[in-house]
This record gives sequence, C-alpha cells and structure tokens, in this order.
Amino acid sequence: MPLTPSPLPNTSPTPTHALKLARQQLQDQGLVQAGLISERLNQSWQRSLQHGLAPAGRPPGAPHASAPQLARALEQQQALVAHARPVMEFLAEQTRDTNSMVILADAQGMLLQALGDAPFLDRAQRVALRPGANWHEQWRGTNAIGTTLADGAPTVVHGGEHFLARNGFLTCTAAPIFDPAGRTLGALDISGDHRSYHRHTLGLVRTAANMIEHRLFEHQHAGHLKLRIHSQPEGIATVAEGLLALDDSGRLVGANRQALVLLGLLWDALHSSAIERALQTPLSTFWAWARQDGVAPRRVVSARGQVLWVRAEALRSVSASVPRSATGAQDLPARSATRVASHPSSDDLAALDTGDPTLQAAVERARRVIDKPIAILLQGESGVGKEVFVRALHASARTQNGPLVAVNCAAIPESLIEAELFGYKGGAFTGASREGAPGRIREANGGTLFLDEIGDMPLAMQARLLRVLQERHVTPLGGGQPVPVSFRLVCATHRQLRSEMQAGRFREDLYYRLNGLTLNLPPLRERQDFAALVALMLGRLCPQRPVSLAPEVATALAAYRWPGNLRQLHNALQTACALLGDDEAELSWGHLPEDLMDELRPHPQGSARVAVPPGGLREQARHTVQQVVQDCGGNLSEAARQLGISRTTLYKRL
Ligand SMILES: Nc1ncnc2c1ncn2[C@@H]1O[C@H](COP(=O)(O)OP(=O)(O)OP(=O)(O)O)[C@@H](O)[C@H]1O
Repeated sequence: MPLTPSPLPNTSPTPTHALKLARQQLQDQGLVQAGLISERLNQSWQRSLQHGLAPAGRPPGAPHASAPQLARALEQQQALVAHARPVMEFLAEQTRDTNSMVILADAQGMLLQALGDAPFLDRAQRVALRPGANWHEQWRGTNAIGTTLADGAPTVVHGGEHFLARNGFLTCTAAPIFDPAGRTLGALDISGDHRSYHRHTLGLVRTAANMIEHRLFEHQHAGHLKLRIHSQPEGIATVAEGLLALDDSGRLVGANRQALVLLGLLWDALHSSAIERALQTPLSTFWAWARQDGVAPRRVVSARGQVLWVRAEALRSVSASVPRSATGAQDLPARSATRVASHPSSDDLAALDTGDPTLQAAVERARRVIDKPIAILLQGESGVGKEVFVRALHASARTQNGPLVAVNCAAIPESLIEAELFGYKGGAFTGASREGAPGRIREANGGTLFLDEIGDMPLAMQARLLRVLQERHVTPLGGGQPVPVSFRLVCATHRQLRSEMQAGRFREDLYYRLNGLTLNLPPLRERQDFAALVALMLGRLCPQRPVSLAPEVATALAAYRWPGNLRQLHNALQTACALLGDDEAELSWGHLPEDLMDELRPHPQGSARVAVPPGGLREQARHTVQQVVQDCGGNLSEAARQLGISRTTLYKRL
C-alpha cells in the first residue's frame, strides 16, 4: 500500500478538446498519445481496457449485492460505517442543493452508504450509484472510487474522463481511507452532475477522509499512549496532526499518514520502530508529559533532525477495564494518566508485578540498585519479558534519565559490532560514512545502555567492552580523543552466562563486571499469576470492553507449558481478541489460533487418544458450520444460534 509519494490527483478537469481527441483515440486505437491526458488517467484507462471493458459499452455483469449480502458487509465494516456516518452527514450538509451525493465504499469498491440530493439520487440510481453496487475499476472502468482504491490516492474523475461513456454526466471526487495499520478500509466520495464540479471538492473530501481516519484511530488506540505531532505547535489537535500509538515498550503500533510522513517512515515501521529512536526522546519522558493533562505541546527533534511539536496523551486507565486479579490478592497495577511518577507502587516497575513471588522479588531487588552504579544482568528464556523489564526499569529510575539505548548483540554482524558500539571517525573503514558516528555507547550517555543477548557477543568485542566499563571512556574506531561516558548498564541473555564463562565462551572478568546484580526472570509455566497476567493483557488488547476467558479455556491455558513464554501468550490473546465478535465478551476455543487450539483441546482420559477426524479439527469445524447453515436453509441467525456462536463469528468462519 503506497504511503508517499502517491500519484498526484487530477486537480482540474482535462480540457474539453484534448479529452475529445483522447476519447476518440481510445475508441479507435485503444491507445492515447502521450501528453493529451494525465499519465494517471491514461494508466487507469489502460487498466479498464485490460479488464475487458469497452468505452461505449455497458458494465458487463457488474455484481450487485443482495440485501443480506449488503447487511453482512455493513456488519463487517461496522467501525468504518459508524465513524464515517457523522462525517458523511456533515459533507452532505455542505454540498446540499448542489445536485450531488456523498458515498462510502468498502475496499472492494462495494458502495455501503449514500446520502444526497433527492433529484440527483434518482438519476444516479440509473447508473447504479447506490448501496450494494460495485464500482471497482474492474466493473466500471475509470471512476473516482475504483481509481482511488486502485492507486491508493485521492482522485477527481470529471465527465468524459470516466472510462464508460454512460458515466460521462458525472463529476466524482474520492479519497482513500486507511486504518491505523495502513490497510485500505475503503473510499469516501462525492459524486454529482458534471455541471456541479467545484475545484474545492477535492480538499473537502480529503479532509473528511482524514477525519474518519482520526476517529478510527482514537477508537482503536484508546488504551495506548498516544502522541499528537506536528511541525508547528498550532497544528496539534487539528485534522492535519500526525497520530502515533505506542505499546508499553515504546514501539509504534499505530499511526496515520501525516505522522509517518513527518517521521520519514513507511507503514512497515509499525511494530518495529521505537519512538525513542524516531523522536530522540525517552519513553519515560512521554509518559511524564502524558501525566500532566492539558499541557502545551513540547518540542522534540526527530531522527532526521526536524523540529517537531508533541502532545502526549494516555487518558484511559487500564485498571478500569481489567477485572480484579483472579488470585484475589490485589488490584492489578494501573498504567494511567493520573499515576504519580514518584510513588514507587505506581511506576512502570510496579506495574510488572502481577502477583508472582519470583517476579516480585526481582522487581524489589532491581528497585534497590536502580539509582546506583551497579550493572544488572537479566537472565531468562526467550519471551519472558527481559526487554519489557529493562524498559520499565529505565522508566522508573530517578537518575540517569537520558535515553535508553538498546543494542541486540546477536543481531549485528560481527564485523560491524565494534563500529556500532564504539563509533568511528569519518572514513575509518571501507563503507564508513564521511561524518563518522558517535556509537551506541556514547548515545547512551546520561541514560541506560541495554546490551541484549550479551551472551552472543564475540570474545574480541568482550575485551573492548570491558575496557570501556573499566575506564568509562570510549575511543572511536580510527582514532581520536577518548570521550568520557556515564550510563546505567543493563545486559540480558537467554543463556546461562556462568556456564558460558565456564565453557570458555565468555570472559570471566567481563562476567563479574556485568553481574553486579543478576536477576532471573521466571518462565511463564512457573509463574503463579497466570490469571492476573491474562487479565492485564486482555485489558490492554481489548480496551473498549471487559473480555475474559471461557472457564475451560482458562484452565487449559493455565496448564499449558508455553514454550514461547509471555510473547506466545500475548500473541495468542491478540489473535483471539481479533477474532472476537463485537457482541462477544468471552474467548472460547474457536477464538484461539488453530495450532494452539489443536495442542490444548482436552483428550479423553486414558491412554487411547481420540481418533482425529479426517482433515483435522479445522476441516471438521468447517464441515459442521456448512452443514448447520444448510440445515437452517441459509438462515444465518438461526445457524449461529444452533452453533452457539455469534453471527459475526459465523460470518468469519464462513
Ligand atoms: N509484563 C508483561 N506484561 C505484558 N506483556 C508482556 C510482559 N512482558 C513481556 N510481554 C510480552 O512478551 C513480549 C516479549 O517480551 P520481551 O521482548 O521483553 O521478551 P525477552 O525476554 O526480551 O525475549 P527475547 O529473549 O526473545 O528477546 C512483549 O512484546 C510483550 O508482548
């Protein structure tokens, strides 16, 4: 899905004589001479020809959804329709008495809703400009909705620019609508009689599509820390602002296009980019700003060196939707905007404590050394939450509040690790940039240096790191003056570092330098706070309403061995929440990822295991659903009732 640069919209109609000539060439030769019409229009005409359409023909068998099919599409796009509706009404009001209508289409080009002037609606009906009709380019050739969806960019298609001559009485302007993960949800369009063309319509439609994206973003990321960004303080809280949503570790989990453009990122930055890098500001600072409601925007500098203004918001308290801990021991810690920063029982470290004694002890011990010059070594299996722990530790510290700089020692090629850590002078080695680089250790000055997977650091590098830790100076590759550095050091590994040392793979002197305090984080199967953890995760994943596990699923999950630890649990719950119908509040077997479900489903007692049905559980479930729908004569409500699932879940299954 394109973000930028996107194809330029046609901002003004093609001059009449050029358009006439171009249509003639299209009709006679199927090709239009370059320069006569815009390149984008030409490409769309060519696509229309490739779809087998003829300019003078009728749309061949364009699908029109039946009433139940339309109802199902509206249900599937509930959030889009609900958030678009007020914006559409506003647009319809603005364009009243202009012989036009406002249309919402889904990502496949099916018209979902239409509002507009009655006389024009009559005429529009005749070219099937009504809910249920499909305006994908495949069926109608060049048209604003179809072409916008094809190009992922706003479009004006005026009069004879429509591929089908029969649509030449229209002027149409559409803009795409994206969700906060960059997926195309649909398109918003204003269509009218070609005499009602107005060049400001494009701006109006783009702004309206933006407003819908804003509403969807606020809805979807109500539970996350949100950043509103703009290049000017006055741009904050306008439709022009950029929006970013962050997870607990400061990773981007949602954005709008403006934010990505401001940061110079693409959609694939979601779930991989850390805000601390993108805006060069520690996550703890954003949390601190978020706690101070109503504060003026703050100035930050992006990784590209651009000055930006930020307002941080975290208005909702997770505890509001999280049920009481199943252990009954305590309320789950809240991550809320009203948290008092200096109170240890309500900081990020305290929030990790959901009742497991081993983890509780680790939190307590970490708290004692957090503001002292003592290196911390975290050990634990993959996915137990070592990185999450380090981020909480950094955010909860009172000293060394500078940046948290994380380096994954296993992910950097051995040949680059030295330059990455210690920096280099310009031109120090082949491929080095002319300006040189300060290195990650210097970047962590005044903050925390987190060396993840330290057990994978090559021996030669271990010697250099030891020197830096002893001398508290870094000397860049290629020479230069040693630079003094001061940082909190936290290392993590999924290996047992002592065994690595005994096997000769890890330097003994470095080992003793790193483990001022060693903390072992427990694997999930050994934790005693499973129910509380699940409740906490569900509260974050499904912030709009309380969601819980069906009792038999809760029992099976609690007994499972979780080889991927918290990461695996989080991912399983995330999938389950995504499959949850809007009217469901309980996660049952059918919501779990299939591979996990197959492992968890209880087998009958005794040594004889149940015979697996041909094709496995998935095939059996599919067969059962189809059979019941057939038995109910296609009545989906009745079938859903008999199957004991919601209609939404049934649609998804089908
Ligand atoms: N305390 C927690 N609360 C909620 N979710 C958590 C918690 N700790 C970890 N997770 C989930 O588990 C995922 C993995 O955590 P993290 O990256 O910290 O593990 P890790 O031990 O560093 O893993 P690895 O050794 O593979 O790097 C997180 O992205 C998050 O989804």
